Amino acid sequence: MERICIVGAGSWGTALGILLAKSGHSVTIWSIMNEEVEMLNQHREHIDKLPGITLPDNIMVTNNLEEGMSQTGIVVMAVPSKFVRNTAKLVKQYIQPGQIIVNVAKGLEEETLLTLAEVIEEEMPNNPVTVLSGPSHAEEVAKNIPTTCVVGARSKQVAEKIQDTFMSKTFRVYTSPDIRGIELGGALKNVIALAAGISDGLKFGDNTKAALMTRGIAEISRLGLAMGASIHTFGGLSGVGDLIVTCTSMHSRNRRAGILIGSGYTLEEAISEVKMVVEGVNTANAAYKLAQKYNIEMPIIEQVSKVLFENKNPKEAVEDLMLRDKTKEHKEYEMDFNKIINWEEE
Ligand SMILES: NC(=O)c1ccc[n+]([C@@H]2O[C@H](COP(=O)([O-])OP(=O)(O)OC[C@H]3O[C@@H](n4cnc5c(N)ncnc54)[C@H](O)[C@@H]3O)[C@@H](O)[C@H]2O)c1
Ligand SMILES: O=P(O)(O)OC[C@H](O)CO
Repeated sequence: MERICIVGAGSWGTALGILLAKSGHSVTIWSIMNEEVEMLNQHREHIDKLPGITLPDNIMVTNNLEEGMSQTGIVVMAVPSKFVRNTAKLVKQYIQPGQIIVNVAKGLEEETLLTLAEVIEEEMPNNPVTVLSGPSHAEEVAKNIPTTCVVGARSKQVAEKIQDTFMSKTFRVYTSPDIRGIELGGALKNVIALAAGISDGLKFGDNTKAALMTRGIAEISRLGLAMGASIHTFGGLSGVGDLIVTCTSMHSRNRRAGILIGSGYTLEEAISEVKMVVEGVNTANAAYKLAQKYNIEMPIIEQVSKVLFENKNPKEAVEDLMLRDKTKEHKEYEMDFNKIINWEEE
């Protein structure tokens, strides 16, 4: 059994703490927010974010990071993307050689456009940094609903250690060396989920959502390939798997924010109504900049950015997407299709 420190006591940090404690690991959850620590210790339940789910006895909750991290083998970073660098700077003060870091946040650093594991690696270059991602809403994981994820790591041995630690009869974990692909899929699907929510808010139908999801993963894969990830990762759990759950579930904070925006709320009103982090908002901005940097066409992400930050009418954004220049379905993989029939040779 492992000793594990979870850094961040939001819905995801708390749900993972519950999952790991139920498997018999000894878990400490740390939060920077004193009132959150007090609430968790007093009620043994995250009354705001996971109501009705009791913390097992082998979870300790603290606001003392040094105490929380001492003698642990694994440190799980579960804070929203905008707090990752500063939190990593705090963690760095107490990190010990050999402690494995698992990033479970999904986003990009807006200023640098780095993925979050890259940010953590910059701060703690001497510790193995891994990522755990996939279709996994906290509300379901905390209730032992069967869930699958993938862990990405540079070393197979480290990946397998994290796989063994998290695996349970309700949580199945796969391994992969494609850390960057896993992180890009997990971050960028949140922007597409905002679009899917906006479509639902506009009372469009299943056809529209399927179109956004399919063309969305095409955009994500294009950027991912340009950034050195494997195409296969985007067809996996952290790619299309997470895209499906986030675009279709009422648990999704991104989809819920999108529904509100599509029904006429402002961005600020939508964010404050959802109450938990809506990662797709910051990621939309970063993704749009990455698309420009790598010269990749990402029309859905571009339109979502315009709706969020330039007050563009969502209906107009949809019309602009529908009336883009006509094109082939997989024009970037034309060579593969030429093996079936080469139209140019007709
Ligand atoms: N909730 C999910 O189902 C889920 C699933 C997979 C991944 N994630 C990812 O995990 C990350 C956290 O999501 P969440 O849903 O737990 O968010 P949340 O909004 O529920 O929690 C935010 C938590 O961050 C901590 N925090 C707040 N301010 C802080 C600060 N200044 N510095 C450090 N920590 C601070 C607090 O513990 C707070 O409860 C996000 O990147 C999200 O995309 C969430
Ligand atoms: O609730 P969301 O939209 O932040 O998504 C949470 C997770 O990423 C789902 O896997």
